[in-house]
Amino acid sequence: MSILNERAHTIAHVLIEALPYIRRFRGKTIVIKYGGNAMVDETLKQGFARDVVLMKMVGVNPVIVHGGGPQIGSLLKRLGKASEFVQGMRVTDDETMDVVEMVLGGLVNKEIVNFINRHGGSAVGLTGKDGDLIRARKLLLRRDAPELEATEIIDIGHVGEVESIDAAVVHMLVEGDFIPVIAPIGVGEDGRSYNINADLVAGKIAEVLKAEKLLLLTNTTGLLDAEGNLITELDVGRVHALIKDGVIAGGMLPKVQCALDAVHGGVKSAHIIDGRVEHAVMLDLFTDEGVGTLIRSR
Ligand SMILES: Nc1ncnc2c1ncn2[C@@H]1O[C@H](COP(=O)(O)OP(=O)(O)O)[C@@H](O)[C@H]1O
Ligand SMILES: CC(=O)N[C@@H](CCC(=O)OP(=O)(O)O)C(=O)O
Repeated sequence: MSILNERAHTIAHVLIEALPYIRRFRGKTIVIKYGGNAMVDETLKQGFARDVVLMKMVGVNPVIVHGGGPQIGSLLKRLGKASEFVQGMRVTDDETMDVVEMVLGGLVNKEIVNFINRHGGSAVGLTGKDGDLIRARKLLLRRDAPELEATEIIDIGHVGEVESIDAAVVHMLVEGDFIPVIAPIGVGEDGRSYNINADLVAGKIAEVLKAEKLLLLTNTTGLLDAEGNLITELDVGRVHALIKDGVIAGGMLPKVQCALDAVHGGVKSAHIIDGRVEHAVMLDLFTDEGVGTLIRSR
C-alpha cells in the first residue's frame, strides 16, 4: 500500500470506529468539567476547543463547567495574597472572592468561549448568576475532633455549595445550538457571590440535565491507589476506606464525591480522565481508547 493509501485507510478506520459512539451519544448531553490544571498550554486548549466543536457538529450537546484554581492562585500571588485550602476548598475572604469572580467569570470563562468560537463553535459564557442558574448557600466544613469528642465546624468564608440549579438558561442555549460555558460562581438568597468548587457544580448540573456522561478532566491519569496505580473502575464500597486512609485527598475529594453523587442522581457514568493528553475528550467519547477512572451506579 502506498503511504497515501495507508493514510486514507487509517483515517477511514478511525472514522468508522467513531460511528457507534456517535450513534450512542447523538442528541445526548455530556457535561465536561474542564479543570484549571488541564488548561496548561495553547496546544491543549486548542485541542479541547476542537473536540468540543466536533462533538457539537456530530449532534452531541456539550455543556462545559470550568475551574481555574491555578489561575486564581497565580493572580492572588501577584497581589501578594496566599492561597489556603481546607479539604480541597479555597479559604475565600472578601478580597479573595473579588479575585475569584474576576478570574473565573472573566478571564478564564472568556478565554474558553473565545477558543471554542475561533474553532467554529458558538459558545456563550455564564456564571451561576446569569439566569439565576446556580443558587448557593454557605458551605460549612466538618472535621472530627477526637480530642473534644465532637465534630468541629469550619467556616472558610465565601465558599458555597449548590442549593439549587435553574437550568432554563442552559436549555435555551442548547436548543439554540450554543455551547454553554459555565463558571462555578453561585448566588445566595441575599445576592452575595459564592465560590463553589467546579467539580461540585459540574456534578449537580449533570444531574439536573440528566446527562449521559460527566467527564472530569484533571491532571492525573485518573484516581490512583496507595501504590500510585490507576483505579480503572471505582468500586463504590472502597471509597470510604480510600478517604479514611488518605489515599483520596485534596482536590480529588470533591471530584470523587461529585462523581458518586452524579451517578446516584441518574447520570449514566462519570469518568475522571487526564486532561493533559491532547484530545482527551475525543478519545474518551469516540474511540475504544478511553482511559482513566470510570464511576457508575450499580
Ligand atoms: N488518589 C488520588 N489519585 C489522584 N490524584 C489525587 C489523589 N488524591 C489526591 N490527588 C490530587 O488531586 C489532584 C486533582 O485535583 P485538583 O488539583 O483539584 O485538580 P482540578 O484542577 O483538575 O480539579 C491531583 O493532581 C492530585 O494531586
Ligand atoms: C471553593 C473552591 O475551592 N473553589 C475553587 C473554584 C475553582 C476550581 O474549582 O478550579 P479547579 O477545578 O481548577 O480546581 C477555587 O477557588 O479554586
